[in-house]
Amino acid sequence: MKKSALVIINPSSGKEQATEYEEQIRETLQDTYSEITVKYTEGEGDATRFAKEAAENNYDFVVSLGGDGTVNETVNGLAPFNNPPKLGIIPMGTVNDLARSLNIPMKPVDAIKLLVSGTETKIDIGMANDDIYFTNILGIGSAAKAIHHVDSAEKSKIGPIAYLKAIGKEIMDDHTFPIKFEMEEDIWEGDVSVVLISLIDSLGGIKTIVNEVENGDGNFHIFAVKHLNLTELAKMTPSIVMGKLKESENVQYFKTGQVNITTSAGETQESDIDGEQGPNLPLDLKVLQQHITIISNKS
Ligand SMILES: Nc1ncnc2c1ncn2[C@@H]1O[C@H](COP(=O)(O)OP(=O)(O)OP(=O)(O)O)[C@@H](O)[C@H]1O
Repeated sequence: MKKSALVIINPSSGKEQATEYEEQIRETLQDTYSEITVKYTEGEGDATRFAKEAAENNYDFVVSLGGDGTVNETVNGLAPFNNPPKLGIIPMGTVNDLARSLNIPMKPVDAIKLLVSGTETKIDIGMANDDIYFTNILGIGSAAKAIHHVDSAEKSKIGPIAYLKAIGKEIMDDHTFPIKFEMEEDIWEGDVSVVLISLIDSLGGIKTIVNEVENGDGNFHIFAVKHLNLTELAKMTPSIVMGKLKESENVQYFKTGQVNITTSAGETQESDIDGEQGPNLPLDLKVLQQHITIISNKS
């Protein structure tokens, strides 16, 4: 049967090697896919548009070459469909959390080989307010806001440390805000400093922080950190290093497939979704369980 693949390339993440990778991808895919289309992004929204067109035209496979931003845009094009094309990732960013969580090689040549030799893994997709999709993490609070203001030149230079540096500034001012989580199983309200809602086990390029997350289990893993100051961070560090963040006394942990999140009237809280600015609270979040099939390196 005739199979078709669309390759989305963000040349700004792939640097000047983008055309070289295009050739390698074409060579790798040509035995399996009789029709291969390659499209280069020029700016925001292109990867979403290209992926959506591929889903509408019943493509079998979409490859996303870029950083987490390009992958997120590609997923936003695929996720509204019931049976979207399979997804392949060639990680080119500084963090590449989704690729890391799926053991996809960080070396582009190896990730390209995996496109035809990898395992099909169904991953959960987060849906915010019915029309925004994410694969990695949603953050709420000033520390989360600091993350999306991390300078991209700094990200390329010092990688995940750039994120830690940004959060470091927030530690000086342990600002808390009221929050309410309404879940099917539970309702919780309290004051928090930062909230991290994770779908995967890799955060800012570090895998240990959230090692209880099993992608595909249909759950958000919510870590509500009550205080983010130097003393609490020092106390939490062993739990962070051992991947036991949820056991810290300073953390309220929930596992749920659906949650409505609000703050008090008069409070404005921004969200950060997969490293980009998301909508302000209130947020209505749902997991689309095992909604997208990714070619991974997981057995
Ligand atoms: N041709 C282009 N030139 C410049 N920028 C582009 C181009 N095509 C897409 N973009 C922009 O690139 C961004 C995504 O970049 P990328 O995939 O490297 O994500 P990222 O979040 O910066 O990754 P990471 O944090 O992992 O480095 C989007 O904001 C998109 O608008």
